[in-house]
Amino acid sequence: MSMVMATPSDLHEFVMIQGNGVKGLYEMGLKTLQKQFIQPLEEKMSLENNEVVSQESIPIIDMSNSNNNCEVEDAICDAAEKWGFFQVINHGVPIQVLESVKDATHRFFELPAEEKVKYTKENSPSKKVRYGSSFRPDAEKALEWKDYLSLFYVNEDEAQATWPYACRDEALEYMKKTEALAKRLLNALKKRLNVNEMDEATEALFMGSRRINLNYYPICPNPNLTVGVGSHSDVSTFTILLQDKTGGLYVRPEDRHGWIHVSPIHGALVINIGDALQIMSNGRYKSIEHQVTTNGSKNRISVPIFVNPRPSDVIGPLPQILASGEKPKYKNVLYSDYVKHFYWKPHDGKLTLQYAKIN
Ligand SMILES: O=C(O)CCC(=O)C(=O)O
Ligand SMILES: [Fe+2]
Repeated sequence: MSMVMATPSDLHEFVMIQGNGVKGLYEMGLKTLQKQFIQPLEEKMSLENNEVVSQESIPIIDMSNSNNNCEVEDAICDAAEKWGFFQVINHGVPIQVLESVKDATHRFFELPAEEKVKYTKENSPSKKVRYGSSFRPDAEKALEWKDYLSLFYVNEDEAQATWPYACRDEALEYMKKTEALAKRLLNALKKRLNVNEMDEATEALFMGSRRINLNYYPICPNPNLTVGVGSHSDVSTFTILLQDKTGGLYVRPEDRHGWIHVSPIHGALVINIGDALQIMSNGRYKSIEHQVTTNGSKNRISVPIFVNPRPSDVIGPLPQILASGEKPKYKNVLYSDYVKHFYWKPHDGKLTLQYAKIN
């Protein structure tokens, strides 16, 4: 086997071009990690280096309709301001929908490489459907131990026509059934943005496009040497994330010391603020650094929905906020340029935001 993977280009051929993914490496019975995956000490899990794992937990918000909606909204705003990362329970998305999309994720990644390879950058019938491994394989110092399928949602018909059959209906259903939750979150968050009326144009600016990713993190032979996803903040307005029970997602709110584990809660969804909302809120709500560790004994999946502005939107601090005379901390940027900037470099904490910062 070491013969097969003798050089970086062999590895690239096997993982990316043939579509075996990192999962394919694991299935070959790899006993030690190839050096391409070994993160430099300063990058790799600062968890082990200088920073502690905190015993704290991110807020858990019960969104039951029986609870006072005003209190729920305040709890959402507080969590978004103070933490940027929280979990919601009784959120209205049926558990069956969550279970189905998790099953569908396994089903997709368990397809033979010949099937998955149809969706790589080189082969995919649509730019909006992409199967791959790592994040920026050609630019990273070290590869990430993760396979993904990324689905940009345009409309139902296009999704029906282009998304892989193995997960199409379930991913679409999950996306549809989280829409009301996304609106409810936005309606709560608007309270502290001086946005009184959520008209169609304003709503589209916050959530005019969506992307769903199916993430697969195979068992890793040397989990301490690499990462599933390197530290980054999302470029979304906010992200709705479903994770399985494995664990491994860590977050680091800015004013806190150390990384906090996002403990899996059955039936819960994880919500995190992204860069677009940090920019539009002029820093009131902050996107938060997070990373995913690898696991030596279990596969892990997660299914984030990135709730985004449309690529063609210009985003900047909202006029409603600046009306009070507050100085803008960010420039207006074309959202697609912002996203391009994110993908142009490897994961690097919150550095993408520098692109929009006024110095
Ligand atoms: O797998 C996870 O829990 C998080 C993944 C993530 O951060 C991302 O896809 O942006
Ligand atoms: Fe993320």
